[in-house]
Amino acid sequence: MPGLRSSEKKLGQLSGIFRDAQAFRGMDPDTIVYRVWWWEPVPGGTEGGLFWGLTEIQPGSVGDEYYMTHGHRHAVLDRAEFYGTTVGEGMLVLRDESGRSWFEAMKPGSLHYISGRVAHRVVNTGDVPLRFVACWPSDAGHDYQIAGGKGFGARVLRQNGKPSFTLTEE
Ligand SMILES: O=P(O)(O)OC[C@H]1O[C@](O)(CO)[C@@H](O)[C@@H]1O
Ligand SMILES: [Fe+2]
Repeated sequence: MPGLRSSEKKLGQLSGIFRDAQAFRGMDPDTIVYRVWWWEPVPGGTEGGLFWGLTEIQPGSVGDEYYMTHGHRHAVLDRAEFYGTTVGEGMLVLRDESGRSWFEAMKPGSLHYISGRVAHRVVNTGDVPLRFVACWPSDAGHDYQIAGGKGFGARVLRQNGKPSFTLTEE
């Protein structure tokens, strides 16, 4: 089908987003953390179109921090997005422009509306691959500055064997 795409994100491409740099250095940079399959039925940047995709995040952690997506907000700031979880357990970590950070629990059947201007990242807190579908405007684009720069102001860490959403000073 024209416009079908896929990509895989390996640990080596996620340097700087996990807090435990020492644990990160001890891991194989070729380890796949997540894959995305998506359809661009119209060219990127087209106003009024939609993209549709499936993301699968592997279970795992760097030190005590669960595997997660890089995270972004949209380059065209007011563009929103839907997520829907199909398999697994996780947390959708969100951060608005005022610096407020919060999360929504992801589990099979959970639906999530991400408003424009809100940065978003998904964390797999379970023992199996976390899968979710996403639908976003074809002109939204990606701005990765938030994760590489100031961060999300929050981290999801394993504490006493359970996921804990922890606000940080980042
Ligand atoms: O772009 P990132 O932060 O690696 O996250 C990937 C996610 O972003 C999207 O491309 C759109 O939000 C999803 O398809 C995918 O789940
Ligand atoms: Fe997005």
